[in-house]
Formats: sequence, structure tokens, C-alpha cells
Amino acid sequence: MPDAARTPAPDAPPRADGRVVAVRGGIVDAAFPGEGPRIDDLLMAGEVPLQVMSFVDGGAARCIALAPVHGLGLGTPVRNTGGPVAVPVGEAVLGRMLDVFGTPLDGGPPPDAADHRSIHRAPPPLSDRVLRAKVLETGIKAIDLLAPIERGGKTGLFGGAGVGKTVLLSELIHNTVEHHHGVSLFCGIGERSREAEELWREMGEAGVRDRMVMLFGQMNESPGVRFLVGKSALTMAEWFRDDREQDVLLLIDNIFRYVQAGSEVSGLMGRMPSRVGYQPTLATELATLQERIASTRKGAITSIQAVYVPADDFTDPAAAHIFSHLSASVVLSRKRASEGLYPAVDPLASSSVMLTPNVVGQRHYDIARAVRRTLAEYEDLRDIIAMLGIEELSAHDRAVVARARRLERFLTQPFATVTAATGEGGKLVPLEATLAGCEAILGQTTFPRPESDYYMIGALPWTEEAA
Ligand SMILES: Nc1ncnc2c1ncn2[C@@H]1O[C@H](COP(=O)(O)OP(=O)(O)OP(=O)(O)O)[C@@H](O)[C@H]1O
Repeated sequence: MPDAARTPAPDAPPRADGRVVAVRGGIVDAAFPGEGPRIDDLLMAGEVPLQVMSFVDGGAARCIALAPVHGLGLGTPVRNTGGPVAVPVGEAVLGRMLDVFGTPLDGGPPPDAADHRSIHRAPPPLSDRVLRAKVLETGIKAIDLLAPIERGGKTGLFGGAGVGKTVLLSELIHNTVEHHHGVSLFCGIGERSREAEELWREMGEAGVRDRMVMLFGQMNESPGVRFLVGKSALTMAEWFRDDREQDVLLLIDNIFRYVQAGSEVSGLMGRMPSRVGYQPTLATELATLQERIASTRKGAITSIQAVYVPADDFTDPAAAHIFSHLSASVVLSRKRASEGLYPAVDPLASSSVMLTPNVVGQRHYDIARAVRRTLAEYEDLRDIIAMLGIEELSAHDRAVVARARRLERFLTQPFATVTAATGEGGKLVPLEATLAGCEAILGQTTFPRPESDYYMIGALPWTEEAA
């Protein structure tokens, strides 16, 4: 059924009222005397919005509550709005902080939007999609060198708890939103509300709020809200792409929380869990969202998604499924974070489909490979060093270690978003300076400068002697 037909007309005749017949946690069953609602319809049980998820034996609609269910009881009247959850779309949402329904969280009036659209939409057909193979430069050395972000593609920032995903995402927003021609959309799913408020303030201070929309369904919200807020954000992004033919930068913190909300919903619905306790529908649920994040002839949606990795286990089914949708993966490592090597990008585990000679050029490709090789050799030597000491290494291996340790430090970088904590200003490094710096270190055979000189700097401030 086309989406337009599913969007409720404001003057649609009210459908027959139903009644609540069961309430279990966030799940509500509603029975209707005559023609009942359809899947995805939005119902109102008193003040509590419900979305129809399935039908139980006997015909009652099984719904997920999109607000706390306090006050609901058996017999509470249920009204069918006649359409699915719909959000305001258009210029009116720019500069606003909204929730899953497009209701303001910023204290302002509701967005004055001419149009509302269903949040359940099909992805664009394959024939409309385009591949651009262009890189989005971020000014972050480790990312631009080893896992270049694709314009119009999807990038994941993977990491366990507290390794710096949110900090890295904020820095990427800081570095890219200002230069991005088009609009930016930030979608917060299941994270802390405090971080949301900080980001809102920072965006105001940076003066980019009027080109940005922020949507939040944070950790204090019901699983239904966290499950749907990503779709609300995409519906708004699609309007800018399709109706305005603009490029959109879509930032999601944290896509794992979407999977987790789906798993909570599934559990509440009484579905049997699958691998590692996840919902049996994990792959389809993730695909419904990820497939919509697509670039078409009209405009590109570039998305950067933070991905929480439970217990640092990268084989976790949620992490593995998310990974399969991405064109670039920036993996953050706990070991690097513990050594203070921020951003804690793991140079060997991070990757991007952009890192080929055809896209980034032969020189960049060769330097990235040489950096990886040097760091991999150092990894292999670490055990020997731990057991026998560095003195036992050959002169060649000792030079590899010296180069690798300087490269590791050169790939750290002070961030503008953690200035207050570190006492330093942020440093944006052009790709050319990153390449030149790595090339210089790779070419070194003597090492007159101590490793610490390379730590938390921007571009190399001196000319390296390649003697
Ligand atoms: N680039 C950085 N420079 C300096 N410190 C950093 C950097 N990245 C992270 N940190 C430190 O690590 C802490 C945790 O970072 P952050 O909140 O981004 O982690 P996270 O992976 O998003 O965690 P969570 O999963 O709990 O949301 C920060 O408060 C900061 O102290």
C-alpha cells in the first residue's frame, strides 16, 4: 500500500472504539468490535500512544506502548487514528530538537510543517541508487588514513563501553557539519539524555543549529520509542533527499540500541529468542532501517553510526550484522584507550571500501599499507620483547619497533570536543599532512627525536631527516 494512503487524513472519520483487554509491561492488547486496526496503525489508549505489532488469537491487536502505561487498565477505551505514526517533514523541523513523534523537546512550539509522513517507508529501489566513490575528509588522521569515510555511504564507529565512541562522533560532527553543504540530522537512540543536552548546546554555540535536526529517544524512554525513533529520523532525512534534492549527513548514537530495543519489544511480545538471546527478526529489522539509508540520484545520505559492542565481543550477532551494512568500519580498541592513545582507533581492525588505489590514489594506498604492515610487525614482535627484551632484536626489527611506536603516537590527536578535559585545543589535520607525516616516519632509519614528541600533535611540525 502506498505511504500516502497510510497517512491519516486530519478529517478521517473516527473508527469504531476498542477496549484494552490486557496490559503486560509495555505491551497492550486491544479488542475492537467491528473492523479492527491494521499492522503499524497508531492507536490511542487514553493518552498513551500504541503501535499495532501483531494480532493474537481471537483477533485482538497486540500493541507496543510508546509511553509509560501508567493509568491503563482493562476496559480503557482505545481509539484508532486510522494511520501509522507520522512525523512532520520539511524545512520547519530544521533547528529543532524533537522526539519520535516530532514533538518539540526544546521548549518551542510544534514545528509548523505543511506535511506529515508515515515513518514506515520502503527503501528506494535498487535502480535509483548511485555509488559515488568519494571520500569525506574528516581532519582526523587515523580515520582519513586507514578507514576513509565514504560520501553517501555508511560508516560505523565500533567499540565497547567507554572507549570513546561518543567523543569521536562528537568530533566528527564538529569537523564535518560546518563544512557540509546540506542538512545534518542527529538521531540519539537509547543513550544518556545529558549527552543529548550537551550536544544541543554545542551545536548552538557552533552556530550550525539552523541546518540541523536533532531527534531523541533516549535510555529513559520505552523500548517502543527507542525502536521507532530511527525511522522517524530517516523519514525526515528522506524528505530533504527526495523533495529538496539535498545531501544529508545522518549521525546515529547508538545503532546498537535500536537492535536492543527490538530485542526488548520481541521479548515483551513473547517471541522465542534466537542466538545469544537476540530477537529472531534481528537481520530483517536492521535491514529495514539500514536499507533506507541510501544515496539516490537526487541526493546522498552519508551516515555515521556509533555501534556499542557488548562485552568487547566483535562476534556478537548485533555487531556482526551491523558491520555487514557498512562501507567503512572504525574499530576502537580498549587496549589503545588504556594506553592513552586517543582516538583509540585500531589500525589493523579498521577498514574501508574506499581504501583502494582507484579511489584514494596510489600514494595514499601505499602509505596506508606500509603503516599497517609496520604496526602488524610490531604486534608480532611484542611477545618477543616482553619475554627477551628489546635488546635481543635484530637492528632491522628494532627500527621497525621505533617506527611503529612513532606512527602509533603520530596517529593520536587532540580533539576540540575534549578540550576542557585535556587542556589542549583540537587540531584538524588535512589529509596531505597526515600522508606526509606518515611517509616521513616510515622513511626514518635513525630516530633522533623521542617518541613523546609525536604524541598528541597535529601535523609534523618539523621536517624529518630521512638519513
Ligand atoms: N579522543 C579522546 N581524547 C581524550 N579522551 C578521550 C577521547 N575519547 C575518549 N576519551 C575519554 O574516554 C571517556 C569515554 O568516552 P565516550 O563517552 O566517548 O565513550 P563511549 O564509547 O561513548 O562510552 P559509552 O559506551 O559508555 O557511551 C571520555 O569521557 C574521555 O575521558
